[in-house]
Amino acid sequence: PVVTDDELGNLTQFEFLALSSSLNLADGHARQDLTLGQQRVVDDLPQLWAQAVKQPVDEIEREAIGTYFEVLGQRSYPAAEGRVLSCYSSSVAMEIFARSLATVTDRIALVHPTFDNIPDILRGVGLELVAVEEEQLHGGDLDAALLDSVGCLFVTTPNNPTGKVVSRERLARLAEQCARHDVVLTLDTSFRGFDPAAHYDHYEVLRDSGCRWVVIEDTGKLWPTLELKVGWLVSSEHNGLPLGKVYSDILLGVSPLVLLMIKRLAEDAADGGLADLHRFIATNRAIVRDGLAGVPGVTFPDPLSRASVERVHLGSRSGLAVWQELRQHNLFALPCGPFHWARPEEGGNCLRIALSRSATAVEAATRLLRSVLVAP
Ligand SMILES: N=C(N)NC[C@@H](O)CC(=O)C(=O)O
Repeated sequence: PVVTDDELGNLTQFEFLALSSSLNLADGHARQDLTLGQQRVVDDLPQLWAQAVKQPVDEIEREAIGTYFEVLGQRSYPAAEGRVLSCYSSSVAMEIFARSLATVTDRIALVHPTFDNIPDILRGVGLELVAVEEEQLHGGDLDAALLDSVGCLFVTTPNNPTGKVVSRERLARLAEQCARHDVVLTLDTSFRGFDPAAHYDHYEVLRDSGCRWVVIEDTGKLWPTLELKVGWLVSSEHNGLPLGKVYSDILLGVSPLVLLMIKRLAEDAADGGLADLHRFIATNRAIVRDGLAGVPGVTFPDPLSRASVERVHLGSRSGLAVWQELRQHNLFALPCGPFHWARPEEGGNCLRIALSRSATAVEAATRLLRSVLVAP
């Protein structure tokens, strides 16, 4: 799945190209060094393995879910049987959701821009997409005619790549509108861990709204676990979607070892690790912003973002052309065109820089990017 120079690939194909490079600042996966607390979890993997062999998997799953959801403020998550389905990744969870949704509707409203594997997965099951601009989503009530024309409203929050978070009040209002129009409200909360503004109890708001809802949670972006992760597919009761059936078509369950590792990492996060991570990302964001200060035309469109990625607006320069130049130096960022899945040209002058990398990698990448941007 390599992107040839003249063929625009999807974002993940751009990310594939970066996977083995020394300066990979393309994907939003965590690739920084383990902290001391995280290293202790890795050192304990042999014991976790022995525990995973002995302890009943439903117990392990319940404990991992409880610890992870609590540390991110989601106290009212549904603990009843079948309401939280553990998947190999959030994209697997999304595929199960999409296949389920396509059995009951053929149209879905989706936030624009957002990471392009979401529209790609939704189109892949035959759904027609209606773009809801981020400004619209955060601005006020959605148009009743729009909500009457779709079976679902899909929102990424915090959004990727903007970091924009749906507030508690906004979520309550969106959920109320979805309840009134009998539209499923679906949230992709993959970046939730990075932004305390996304730690209010979403499940309490969703439960109290009376709407049908689905949430996709992702442990994969928080900690540098070499792709060992879980995507959780969470849903309201009586949501009318065959999630359990489609889940059983795709998998039986995830590794109890991975669940135990996630539980231990979530405990470390609760014990100061999450605050440390926030400081680490903020430091890397400052390295990028300070390192590019004063470069003509360069701005940062998401001043309030806390996500582990940073969008850089390049003025009149083409993001793809700068991406190509950086690639000559074995540095990989992400061109933002494909995030604008309905109108790619709108993202044509932006690059996205991953921040879940070592500070030295972010410094080196920023220096290189600056030299490319100021070169005559
Ligand atoms: N299934 C896919 N395509 N995974 C890539 C995705 O995790 C990367 C991502 O979300 C980001 O770079 O922001």
